[in-house]
Amino acid sequence: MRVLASAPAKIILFGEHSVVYGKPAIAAAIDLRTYVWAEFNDRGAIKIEAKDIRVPGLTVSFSEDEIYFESDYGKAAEVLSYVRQAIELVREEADANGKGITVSITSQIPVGAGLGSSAAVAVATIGAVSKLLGLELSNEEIGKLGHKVELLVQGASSGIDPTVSAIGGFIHYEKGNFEHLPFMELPIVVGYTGSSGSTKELVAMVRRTYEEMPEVIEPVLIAMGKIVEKAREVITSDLDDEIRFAQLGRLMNINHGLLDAIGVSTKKLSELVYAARVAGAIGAKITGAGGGGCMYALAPENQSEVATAITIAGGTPMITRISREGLRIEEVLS
Ligand SMILES: Nc1ncnc2c1ncn2[C@@H]1O[C@H](COP(=O)(O)OP(=O)(O)OP(=O)(O)O)[C@@H](O)[C@H]1O
Ligand SMILES: C[C@@](O)(CCO)CC(=O)[O-]
Ligand SMILES: [Mg+2]
Repeated sequence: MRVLASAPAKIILFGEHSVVYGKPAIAAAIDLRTYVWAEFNDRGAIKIEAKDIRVPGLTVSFSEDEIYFESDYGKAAEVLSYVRQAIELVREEADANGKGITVSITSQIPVGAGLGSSAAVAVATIGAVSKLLGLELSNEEIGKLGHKVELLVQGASSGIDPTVSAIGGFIHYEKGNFEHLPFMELPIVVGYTGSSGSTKELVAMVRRTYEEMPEVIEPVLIAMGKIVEKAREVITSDLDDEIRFAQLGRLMNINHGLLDAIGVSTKKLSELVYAARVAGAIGAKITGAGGGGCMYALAPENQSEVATAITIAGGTPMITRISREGLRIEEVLS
């Protein structure tokens, strides 16, 4: 038996980082996906084929007619830890410890770019392996297991990324609970800096600053939570789109300033944010953990001008759509 599952990327519209401290956040699944095939092997081992992952520490030696590869095994194992933990957790859940499982991954989601590649790979792996082992899990339960995987690998995670990847759509999330917001097409442009940031390291960096000076950082986190509540009010209001977008844009700009204040922006991210605003975006901010990765801009009237401005500033623009669907079982072959 072989099973193919897929799970989407996400953008965080408001509230990254503060959500780790129990404040609310708003996120949406987007139409880039990670695909995972799962099947049994008879070696009793976990085998992972990750075709899109570059392993650090690879040495290649060329001699007369041979090529030798050496890799840093520690780092390779670490890079694949989301997938490994996902498989181990499902095997445990199904009482199938020691069962040989091979997974093969292909992904459309840039890695370490703030678009939830870690959550998508964990959720798609849990989806495929649980189906293979005959476990009946709802997408919501799979999102919760995805949260466990992120906690095990990162040490800290709010759970918003695996939740939105598993259930899809547009959500408001707070302390493990989510609520779907009314579906709306968002006229946004995502701008990718081309560099990556590690969520585990960025979350740990914010934690260190918080512990050093809680009296300074706590009010910033509270303000981020207030931005989310205001944004939810605006999104669910019956105001005209023009007024709604103008208010959301202002809230995005404030949220970006606060993310910069806690140290998760980079020169390049802020350059893309300002380039988008100068080109007419009504709001622009980092999305995801930062430290590289992506920003997004709200541009109801001029998406293509904003995309061009992001390119000129050295970024890669992506025009994405919200994905209503989260985790999907694509194929089951007997
Ligand atoms: N296609 C993939 N195959 C295997 N592992 C992957 C894949 N995509 C992502 N990962 C794992 O996820 C890690 C990146 O996760 P990280 O949380 O740091 O960034 P992100 O999820 O892309 O962004 P964010 O968490 O800010 O949304 C990679 O180092 C790797 O361990
Ligand atoms: C930085 C963070 O808030 C979002 C990463 O997409 C981490 C988390 O919520 O687990
Ligand atoms: Mg992640």
